[in-house]
Amino acid sequence: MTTSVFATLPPDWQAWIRDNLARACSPHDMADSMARSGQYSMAFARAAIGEALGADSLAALGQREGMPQVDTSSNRLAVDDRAVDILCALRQPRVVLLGNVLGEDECDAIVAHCDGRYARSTVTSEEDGASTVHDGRTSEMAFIQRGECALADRIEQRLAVIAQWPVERGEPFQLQKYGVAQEYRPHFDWLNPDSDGHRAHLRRGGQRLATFILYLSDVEQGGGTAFPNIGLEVFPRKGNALFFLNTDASRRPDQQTLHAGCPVVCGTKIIANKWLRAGVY
Ligand SMILES: O=C(O)CCC(=O)C(=O)O
Ligand SMILES: [Fe+2]
Repeated sequence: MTTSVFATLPPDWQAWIRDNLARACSPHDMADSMARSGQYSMAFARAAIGEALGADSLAALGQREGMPQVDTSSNRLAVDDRAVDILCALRQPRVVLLGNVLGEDECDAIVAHCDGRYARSTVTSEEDGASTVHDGRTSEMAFIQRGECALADRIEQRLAVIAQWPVERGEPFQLQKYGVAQEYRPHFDWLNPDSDGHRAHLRRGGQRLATFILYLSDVEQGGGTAFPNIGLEVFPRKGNALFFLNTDASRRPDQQTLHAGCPVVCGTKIIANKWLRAGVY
């Protein structure tokens, strides 16, 4: 964080800002509270909170009040000299299925890039925030760091345009590979502000506002992404991408977003996850 205003605050105000951001409070409400305390002007409060979010200007803070969003007013989006198809959209919770986000060759290249890198998947422990092997997630995973693969960087840019959300506020790609019978049982992607383990992760980049799942392989049978609370199942298709919001517009965790990677029955499922954070990650 490049601090100037934030660093001049006394430690108790710094802690107050960090804790409230970790609980996904609205930065504008926080700035109101700081200004109402009579100790700081609104401009000072906003600048300090903006810095804590990773922003360095009031304009950036204003932008952070928004949410990632996919424009479904046309049936196609022109992105990065390709035509991305809007295949299906749900308003509440917001879920959009997109076609032709990646070409077959791009899927194959990303999969080849991660060959030999996989390790048993983990989840983030609610108790202590550690990456922990869990019975409910039996797949294998691999990561692509930003800057290590030109193609992955181009795809990140493409997703940033589709979701209208800057690359800097995204986690690195996380690939998941599922063989037969492997799955990820129902879970949420949002970080739980009420759990000690997740609060530590919220301090870096804030809430996971949205998820992209890029389907990098076709799967003969099984392996859908299911949302049990809303009765929706999306089937993997190479080159498609699923976008969904994990929170409501106030950035509060949305219980309707419970979802699962269903067991693969036949074939191999490979996806790339990209989580979009509230702030710079
Ligand atoms: O495998 C899927 O379809 C879902 C994966 C998922 O939800 C996750 O990795 O968080
Ligand atoms: Fe998930």
